[in-house]
Amino acid sequence: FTSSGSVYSSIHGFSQEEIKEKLLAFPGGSIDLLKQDSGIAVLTINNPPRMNAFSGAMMVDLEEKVTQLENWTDGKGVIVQGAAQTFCSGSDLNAVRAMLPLISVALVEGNALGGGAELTTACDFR
Ligand SMILES: C[C@@H](C(=O)O)C(=O)SCCNC(=O)CCNC(=O)[C@H](O)C(C)(C)COP(=O)(O)OP(=O)(O)OC[C@H]1O[C@@H](n2cnc3c(N)ncnc32)[C@H](O)[C@@H]1OP(=O)(O)O
Repeated sequence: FTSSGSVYSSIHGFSQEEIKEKLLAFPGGSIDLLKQDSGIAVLTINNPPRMNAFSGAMMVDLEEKVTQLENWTDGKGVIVQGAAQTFCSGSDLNAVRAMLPLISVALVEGNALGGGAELTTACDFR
């Protein structure tokens, strides 16, 4: 997190705006947010032609929708779902191939629990 509270850090010296610009070079799909009167929101990962893979534009969209949810004072909960009977196939592999500065491998010996498990999933290979 940066001092402004953004999820975008200045990775590789890029500013938040530069990272957004790079992500927006990979369009397609959307993240749809429906805030219901009940206080329950529904967030839909919507990119059926690619099995709801996350394009760069969808990552930017997700950050905006999460900010909206954080500021929703009447909100109680959020359901995350995928459109068209599939949940999500991860990052759009076309964008991953184009943006990856290097390949990361989690060499997991012994336990990888909680945040440790999440760290392994943040790597390209385990
Ligand atoms: C962040 C990073 C990480 O690992 O940490 C990631 O998330 S890397 C991404 C990790 N995700 C993956 O490796 C999933 C790769 N996809 C698959 O294994 C498969 O597509 C399934 C999701 C199991 C669905 O198989 P199924 O035979 O039902 O359909 P299909 O393979 O014909 O897929 C339908 C269309 O969606 C596209 N498609 C599916 N997953 C995609 C993805 N992640 N990125 C870009 N396009 C994708 C296919 O290329 C195909 O496009 P066309 O119709 O044009 O041929």
